[in-house]
Amino acid sequence: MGQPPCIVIAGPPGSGKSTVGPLLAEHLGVPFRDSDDDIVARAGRVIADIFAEDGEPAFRALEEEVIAEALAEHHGVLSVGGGAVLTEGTQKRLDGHPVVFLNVGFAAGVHRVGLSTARPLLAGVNPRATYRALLEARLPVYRSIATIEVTTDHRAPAEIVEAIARELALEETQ
Ligand SMILES: Nc1ncnc2c1ncn2[C@@H]1O[C@H](COP(=O)(O)OP(=O)(O)O)[C@@H](O)[C@H]1O
Ligand SMILES: O=C(O)C1=C[C@@H](OP(=O)(O)O)[C@@H](O)[C@H](O)C1
Ligand SMILES: [Mg+2]
Repeated sequence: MGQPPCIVIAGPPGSGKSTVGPLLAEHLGVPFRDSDDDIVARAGRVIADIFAEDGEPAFRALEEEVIAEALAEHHGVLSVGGGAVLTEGTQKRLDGHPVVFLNVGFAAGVHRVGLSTARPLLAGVNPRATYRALLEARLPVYRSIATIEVTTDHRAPAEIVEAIARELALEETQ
């Protein structure tokens, strides 16, 4: 039997991908990776600097590259950045992988992303309006690539892990 496919965690900023991903990996006893960490390690710069110095298209190209590599060689849980699943190349590569969409509503999401400048897309003049537009525009994309959708509002990370593990087990029996 071959190695199990990498389990991908997708969803908007603030949905908890980088928080829930490592906990899910621990629960399943498999390794964890985060595409944003891989990008930072490869570029030797934080994400805000890559956006500011090279622009978003360069960031997206690097993102697609590190995700392609992870999907090919990583047999565990992979959390990806919120915008990672927007490119056609990554969407195609996700085929055959369990993809978990962590959903979050506007109020909880805005609260979680806070006023941090670590997410350059939300560092503009009206981050709340930008966040609302981002949720609306991306919702159909997340739904189209996901095999599992889990609501995260009013749920602690440990409960979300339980919910994902249950859905993954169900998926395996289908
Ligand atoms: N289920 C949750 N309930 C409350 N706060 C959460 C939850 N999941 C994540 N957080 C918090 O929200 C913030 C963003 O989480 P993070 O994992 O970085 O999200 P993402 O990687 O999806 O952008 C962090 O401060 C994290 O501690
Ligand atoms: O939504 C996006 O386009 C982005 C989300 C961020 O990751 P998180 O979703 O983990 O915050 C990070 O990849 C970058 O700032 C761009
Ligand atoms: Mg993250």
